[in-house]
Amino acid sequence: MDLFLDYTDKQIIESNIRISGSKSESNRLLILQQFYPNLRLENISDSDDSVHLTNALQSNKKVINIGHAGTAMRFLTAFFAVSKDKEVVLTGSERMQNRPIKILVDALKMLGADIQYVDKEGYPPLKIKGKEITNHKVSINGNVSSQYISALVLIAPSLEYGLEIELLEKITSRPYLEMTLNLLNQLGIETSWEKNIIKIKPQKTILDKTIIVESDWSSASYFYSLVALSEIGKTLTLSSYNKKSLQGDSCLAYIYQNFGVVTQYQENSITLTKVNSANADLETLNLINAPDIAQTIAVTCFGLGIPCDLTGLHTLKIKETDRLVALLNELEKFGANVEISDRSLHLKTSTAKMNKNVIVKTYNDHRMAMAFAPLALKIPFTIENADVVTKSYVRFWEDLDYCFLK
Ligand SMILES: O=C(O)C1=C[C@@H](OP(=O)(O)O)[C@@H](O)[C@H](O)C1
Ligand SMILES: C=C(OP(=O)(O)O)C(=O)O
Repeated sequence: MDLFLDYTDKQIIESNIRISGSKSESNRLLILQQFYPNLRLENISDSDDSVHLTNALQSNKKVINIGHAGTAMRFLTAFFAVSKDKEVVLTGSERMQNRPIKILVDALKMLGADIQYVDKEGYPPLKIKGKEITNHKVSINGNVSSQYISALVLIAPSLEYGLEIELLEKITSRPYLEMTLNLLNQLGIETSWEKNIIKIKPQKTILDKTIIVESDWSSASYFYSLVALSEIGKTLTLSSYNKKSLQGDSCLAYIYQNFGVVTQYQENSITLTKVNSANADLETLNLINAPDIAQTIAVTCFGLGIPCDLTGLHTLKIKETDRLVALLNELEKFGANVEISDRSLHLKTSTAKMNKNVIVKTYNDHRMAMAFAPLALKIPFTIENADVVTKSYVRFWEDLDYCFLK
């Protein structure tokens, strides 16, 4: 479905948007629930990725396809490796078959797991024969994807002797790893992280526990952008969010102050208000801890006509698409002046008018569609394959429309 967007003669009205639960928290908790069935979950994500994971966990099929869902691929690789008497081929979309997984597979093999590559060495599909794992020490490179480490952490308390993980290199996307450890702690599982060593104690059962998943902060980013591109005084409320979040992308509240947006925290919601114009002298933003909001920020800056220098982006090349190249291609269509390296994006100010009749390609990447959408406040354009958004945010287009409804 291609979608023509034009909000140039519209204004956002004060509305309250309820966003579904965090995809990252949900996918961790769904795995943990397999080990601890008395864990109850509320506000779980209804994203395609979480549905893929739920279906995979309930499946008796020999071949399990998790589509584009990166965390599902990584977490299930570890989960099936310790699922005794189970043998599966775990695969995904064509893109997933080109997203590297060797670092995780090597670590699991170091622990004694039985995993083979079906086609290309280092990439899904994987043939996994579940078995009991008793080794309890492993080292892993942390600078390619934190998801590999989270995958090990999630199975760790189910292992007889727990797990000691030595982290090599600089950790990328660190808040996601902290989130994983924090969720274990909420279940009463003991963990420690000192210098480059993570330790997780074994634990067979937990006390009855209900966790209410906070709504997804990466999804909130598109509304931050919408408010940033609106007139002063415009406001939107999003729920359910907390000031103390497990999600690293909650740094949006801080970052978007640069774009004139202030965040007020209520008990269960946040209100975003455009209070002043953007800071045109934005310093370099290092997004190594929050890679998923890079696209949103780049498009916001372009819409505001301010330059930006985004760094710490080396993981963007192995996400749903090469997001750096995708951003360059699509921003340039509007007339932006963009430079990328393999880890950064530099947007130069352009006072030139934005080009009309652009068709934004989405490259099977939900965040390309959602990051560009708020730009329709400035210029009409078309988004190709707009339904890609369901990977993380099923109701995105309805919720966006709702912001303009009278
Ligand atoms: O653990 C998680 O839930 C995630 C970790 C991040 O990936 P990397 O660690 O690969 O950067 C992030 O980009 C992804 O959307 C979700
Ligand atoms: C990178 C993402 O997801 P994943 O790696 O889980 O596919 C994302 O949602 O932006």
